[in-house]
Amino acid sequence: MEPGPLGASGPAEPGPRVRGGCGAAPAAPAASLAVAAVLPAGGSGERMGVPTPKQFCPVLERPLISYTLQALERVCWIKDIVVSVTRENMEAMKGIIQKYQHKRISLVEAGVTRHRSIFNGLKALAEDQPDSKLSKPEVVIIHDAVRPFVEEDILLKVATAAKEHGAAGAIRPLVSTVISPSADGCLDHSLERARHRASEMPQAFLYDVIYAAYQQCSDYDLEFGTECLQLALKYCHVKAKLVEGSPDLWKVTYKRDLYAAESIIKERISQHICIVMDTKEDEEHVGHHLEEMLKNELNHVTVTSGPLGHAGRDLQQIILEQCYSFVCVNVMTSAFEETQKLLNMLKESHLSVLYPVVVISVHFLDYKSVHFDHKMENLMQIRELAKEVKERNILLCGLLIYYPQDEQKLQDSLRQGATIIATLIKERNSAFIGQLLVA
Ligand SMILES: Nc1ccn([C@@H]2O[C@H](COP(=O)(O)OP(=O)(O)OP(=O)(O)O)[C@@H](O)[C@H]2O)c(=O)n1
Ligand SMILES: O=C(CO)[C@H](O)[C@H](O)COP(=O)(O)O
Repeated sequence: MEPGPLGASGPAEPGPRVRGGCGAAPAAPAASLAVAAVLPAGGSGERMGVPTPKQFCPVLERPLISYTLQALERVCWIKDIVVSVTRENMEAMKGIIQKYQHKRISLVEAGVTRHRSIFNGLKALAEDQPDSKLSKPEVVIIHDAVRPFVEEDILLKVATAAKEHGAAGAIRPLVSTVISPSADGCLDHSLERARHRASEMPQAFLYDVIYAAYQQCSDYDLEFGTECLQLALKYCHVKAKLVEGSPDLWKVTYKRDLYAAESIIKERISQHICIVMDTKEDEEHVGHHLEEMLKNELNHVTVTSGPLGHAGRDLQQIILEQCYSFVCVNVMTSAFEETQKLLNMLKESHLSVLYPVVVISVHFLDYKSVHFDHKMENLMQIRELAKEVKERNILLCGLLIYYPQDEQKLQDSLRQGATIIATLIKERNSAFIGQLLVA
């Protein structure tokens, strides 16, 4: 069967990004260079050992492939992204594109091997495709759907090198030495590790080079080959330029890789915290003491603070800059007015479409002025509030900090509170949704 593009494409409105917008970091290649990408996503993920193909496995409740698409679509000079998906997963893939608002995506049917899936993607970009909205690119980037952390700078490096050399690919130093066993299971010889490299993705090619290579290659290549750069060398005599890649380019293969991917994402989205206070800036404000302690807990984390509406910089701006962690410090009021206002703004912003947003509503318990039972009665509303916003991927939990008159005891409570806040932000554990923790 000649697979054609099946024509799914995301809505125009872009979702939030972890870093930068389209083309925010490195300069785009010459405007005249037409670049497209092909993502093979038709594997079954046998080595992962779970029934769901790994590209559809959830990471922070979002399928892994959505992170890879996000990484590619934020690069505005990549005009089209063709994804090869098996027929049985086609509807699921369309659902992912719709739900996470991915753009510039076309779907083609995958083949039974990775090389065949890539070839199907390349065919969809060929000149002679009837009714196709795709056009033949000068350079095509090939990237595995299960390598979610590809950055714009490496995409730019391989695309630029492909334009000059015909082919280019990312490499990494070998972690282990490669050895060759003999038929009897003994060591035949070992390779000198320093002279070899691991071939990773992304790779890029002049479209005409890689398409010609796939057209000429043998069934054996299509069945057992694992290296596109090798096809370009063998069939088109093009020697690929090798480009040093980052450690995060590794391919999600085993179950533990999903945990590693989740940790990396959690770390990235916890780098900026916004503290919203319910009073104007005041050095003696208990919220500021809490902020100082939080900064001690979370090294290298940017903390922005201020009252809602004019939080030093406008909260809308902080949301636009993709801050996914909010601490709402309520000193003046005993209930959730301020937290509710913040939640409303977050709901309107659609910030939580791609990543879970953590909101910690902080309250203080001063036995002298408020009765414990009364305070608790008010605060138990958090359960209902949390339930409502959970549907929007906002993880709300509460923290009640004991506010004694004794200065030393107050410092201890604040320190404990800061530790709890830091843990909730770093872990993003949904078990704490709607819980009221006490420091
Ligand atoms: N017939 C296939 C086989 C693989 N792939 C894709 O090629 C990429 C890299 O392949 P690999 O890690 O080997 O994926 P799987 O084949 O799914 O994994 P396994 O070998 O463990 O079964 C993945 O995005 C995978 O979905 C594909 O598009 N079509
Ligand atoms: O790294 C790569 C290219 O060099 C490929 O991702 C890798 O070769 C895919 O192979 P497999 O499907 O056997 O895991």
